[in-house]
Amino acid sequence: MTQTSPMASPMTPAITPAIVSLKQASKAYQGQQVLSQIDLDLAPGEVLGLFGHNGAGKTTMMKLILGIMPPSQGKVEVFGVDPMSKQAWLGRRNIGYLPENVSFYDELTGKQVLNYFARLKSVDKQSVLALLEQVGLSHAMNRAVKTYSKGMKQRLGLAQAFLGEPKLLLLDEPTVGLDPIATKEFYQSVDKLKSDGASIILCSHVLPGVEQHIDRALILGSGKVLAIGTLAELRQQANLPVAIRTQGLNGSLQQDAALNGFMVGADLLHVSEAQKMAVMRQLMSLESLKDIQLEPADLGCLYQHFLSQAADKSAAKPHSAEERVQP
Ligand SMILES: Nc1ncnc2c1ncn2[C@@H]1O[C@H](COP(=O)(O)OP(=O)(O)OP(=O)(O)O)[C@@H](O)[C@H]1O
Repeated sequence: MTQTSPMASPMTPAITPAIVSLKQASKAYQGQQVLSQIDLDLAPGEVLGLFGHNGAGKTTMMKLILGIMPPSQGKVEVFGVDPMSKQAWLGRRNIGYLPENVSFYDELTGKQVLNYFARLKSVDKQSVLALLEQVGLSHAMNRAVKTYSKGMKQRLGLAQAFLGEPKLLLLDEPTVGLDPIATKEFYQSVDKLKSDGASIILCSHVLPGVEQHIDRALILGSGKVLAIGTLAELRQQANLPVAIRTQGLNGSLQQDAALNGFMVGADLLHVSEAQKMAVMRQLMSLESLKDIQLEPADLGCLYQHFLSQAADKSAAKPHSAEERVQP
């Protein structure tokens, strides 16, 4: 007879506590609201892309999670505790942070800088050399940081954030200054950290290339969550058209009464998700069709959509009495 552990019944799936939890978290600076009622649960091993225009509140959100400052309202928990509490001190070793603008002691060498951070984080010095290798800085590790290029400083910043195999990584504009190869290597490191169980919040203005490395995207606009979800969920919410590119039809699309209403170019159609399959079947029935490519809305299009939707809503709102007064 098989025995079922009382701890792991198949009927009661284990509830994994969130690594980061924000509940109705808001932040104001000198009375000016910059984050409003943010709700977020970040699961272990989850990679969240945090996107928003300049001043949307991304760095502020990271500062709340790091425990640099408290929310004005609402609650923030990291590893189950308030990140500003004494209990959170030890947990900080499990957090890696890459600030938006990295700056180091210029007179120290890259290796000395990392050794210094390794001591602060009580991380074994052995891992310093491996990390320098991982970010491609071994050849320059004995040179003063003041001789490093912008991209090299950014790589050193990443090595610093990766120290001690953190369980939570907050990366603010991690690919700024990186060349295409270093960017690719950076995303490989993200994938590896994720597969080792780390949770990551990755904030970026460079949208192409990010989508295959994130589980969910959070789009912030003027301190508010405009959208959050997997790309599939965001596509469903946005209901943007899917682009279908065809080859070989040589003008026959125009003559097809069922298809020509979807045409936006000679070999290009835009269809809604709901119509996609019917249009595809119709296209496949055309003998001259040589090739077909389906392009769903990418992260850039989704970002634009949610931002302009928010702008339209705000333009449609009646203005307050103060705003209506003409000088
Ligand atoms: N210490 C501060 N005092 C007053 N206002 C601040 C302070 N820090 C940030 N702000 C304001 O809060 C808002 C959000 O800033 P934040 O740095 O979080 O934006 P961001 O989304 O990270 O922007 P960016 O993409 O430009 O880095 C901005 O309007 C900014 O001017």
